[in-house]
This record gives sequence, C-alpha cells and structure tokens, in this order.
Amino acid sequence: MTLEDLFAIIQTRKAADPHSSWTAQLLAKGPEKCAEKFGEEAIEAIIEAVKGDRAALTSEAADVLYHLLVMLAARDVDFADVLTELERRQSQSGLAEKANRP
Ligand SMILES: N=c1c2ncn([C@@H]3O[C@H](COP(=O)(O)OP(=O)(O)OP(=O)(O)O)[C@@H](O)[C@H]3O)c2ncn1[C@@H]1O[C@H](COP(=O)(O)O)[C@@H](O)[C@H]1O
Repeated sequence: MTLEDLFAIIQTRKAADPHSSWTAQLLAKGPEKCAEKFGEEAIEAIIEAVKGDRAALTSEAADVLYHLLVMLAARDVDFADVLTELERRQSQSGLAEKANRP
C-alpha cells in the first residue's frame, strides 16, 4: 500500500461512523487533537532513534506517517500537494533551498 492509498482511506473516514473506525474517532476529535497525536508519535520515534532500537523505530515511523496523514486530512491539506512540493524541491539541493529562503 502506498502513502497515497492510505491517505485516500483516511479521507473516506471523515464521513465514517466513529464507532467503526479509529481514524474516524480521531478525526471527530478535531485537528488540534490530530496534531497533538502526531506530536506524541514523533516524540516516540525520536526516543527510539536516540536509543538506536531499529525495530521499535520502524514501528514508530509507521505511526508517525499515519498520524501525519490524519493531521493533513483534518486540516484539508491534500497529500498530493505535499508530494508536489517535494517534487518541486527535487530540482535544487537542500543547501540551495536554505540559501534562497526569505
Ligand atoms: N496505519 C494505521 C495506524 N497506525 C496506528 N494506528 C492506531 O493509532 C492508535 C494510536 O496509537 P497509540 O499507541 O497512541 O494508542 P492510543 O490508544 O491512542 O493510546 P494512548 O497513548 O492515547 O493512551 C492505535 O489505536 C493504532 O491502532 C492506526 N490506525 C489505522 N491505520 C491505517 O488506517 C486504516 C484505517 O483505519 P480505521 O479507520 O481504524 O479503519 C487502517 O486500515 C490502517 O491501514
């Protein structure tokens, strides 16, 4: 499954019954809660990265990606636009991008 597929599933959960879906339950709590959850998962991933536990980091990274997509959906940001932004950046190095920032 691609991240685009997962984002499409998450989008369908906006209209789903919260009793039937974890994603629907989380979205029903609002964008602030979704953002908080993303932050928690990111911190858990940071902890595993610092510890150097690769198996735990793999699992936490999956949680981070899922919760990033839920946060985007909660604020009606299309994941396709995020990918387009990444594509745009492919044409220049990170150092050049940083130098060109306003
Ligand atoms: N990838 C995920 C995914 N990753 C994590 N989670 C859920 O995210 C929740 C948060 O994990 P936590 O460890 O923080 O658990 P918690 O219950 O919030 O606990 P607290 O820390 O808040 O006490 C868990 O209930 C996980 O099951 C996910 N839930 C769903 N998906 C995907 O989303 C799709 C749609 O899911 P549903 O909407 O539930 O059908 C699924 O098919 C999956 O592909």
